Amino acid sequence: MPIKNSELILNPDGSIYHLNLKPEHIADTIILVGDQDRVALVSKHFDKIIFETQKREFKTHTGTINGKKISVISTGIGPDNIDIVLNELDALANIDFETRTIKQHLKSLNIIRIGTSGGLQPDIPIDSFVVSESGLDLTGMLHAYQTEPISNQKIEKAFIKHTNWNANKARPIIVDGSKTLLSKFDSVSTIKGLTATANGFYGPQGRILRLPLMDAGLNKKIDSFNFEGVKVTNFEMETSAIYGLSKLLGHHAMSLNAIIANRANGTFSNNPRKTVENLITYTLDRI
Ligand SMILES: O=P(O)(O)O[C@H]1O[C@H](CO)[C@@H](O)[C@H]1O
Ligand SMILES: O=c1cc[nH]c(=O)[nH]1
Repeated sequence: MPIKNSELILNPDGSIYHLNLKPEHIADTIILVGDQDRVALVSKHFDKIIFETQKREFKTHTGTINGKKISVISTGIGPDNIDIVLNELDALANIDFETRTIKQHLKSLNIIRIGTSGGLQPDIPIDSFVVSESGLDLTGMLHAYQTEPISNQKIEKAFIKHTNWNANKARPIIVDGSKTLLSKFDSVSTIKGLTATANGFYGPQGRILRLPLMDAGLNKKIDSFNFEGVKVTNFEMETSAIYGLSKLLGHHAMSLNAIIANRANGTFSNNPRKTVENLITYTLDRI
């Protein structure tokens, strides 16, 4: 049965609804960045750019690096955007747009996030790089899908108990990144971690400007969680959503995060752009 026009939405030129891309416009290796201005910071290292487009916050440059085809796409902020980007990337790879049917031979993309993040533990220095072994989803977005096979129930239960997780909030889910990509990007220059993904920057990450928090002690409980040596290293807004949808759709994903804030020490990077540029170089050297 063909997928209906209201579900698989194509623009008049045949490109997919939000990303504005046709299947031939993407590489099998895709770098995701949050900020649309970061796309050019990545693609300036390409040998050449062969395709570029933008719709809303979703900007794409596809080119080659040392002869290998590569795409960089901005996702904007948050798990709701990741739902759009991952579903549309998978459609570009695995759905035939002519017949509107799922292809017989499915492709696995390599999806690598280069993001910014706040460190949670005092010993995660500003301007360091965290490579996310797993993502701790606090956003609820993944609950729209059948997540049981990809979650890690034992550690999730321990986290819920340790933090006395409020029943009005979405149940946390822990999803692993790709082990193959982890071995490529983890090194003596990085810190391996469990990355918490929040559905907001302020209250959902325990920040107070004017509004009091529902649970002012939550960040301390997250910081002190320790499951057989596994601690929550950092907070950002996309990793677990990328890991969850990639696992469900059969893609390989890894998230690398430039630590620009340290929440335990209350400090912020003097030059976040430089740290992000360093992480881009680090990542591209290993692709
Ligand atoms: O710098 P990016 O990749 O956008 O990542 C982080 O920065 C944004 C918040 O400032 C969120 O998207 C968070 O995940
Ligand atoms: O603290 C931080 C820093 C960057 N991005 C986040 O989501 N949180």
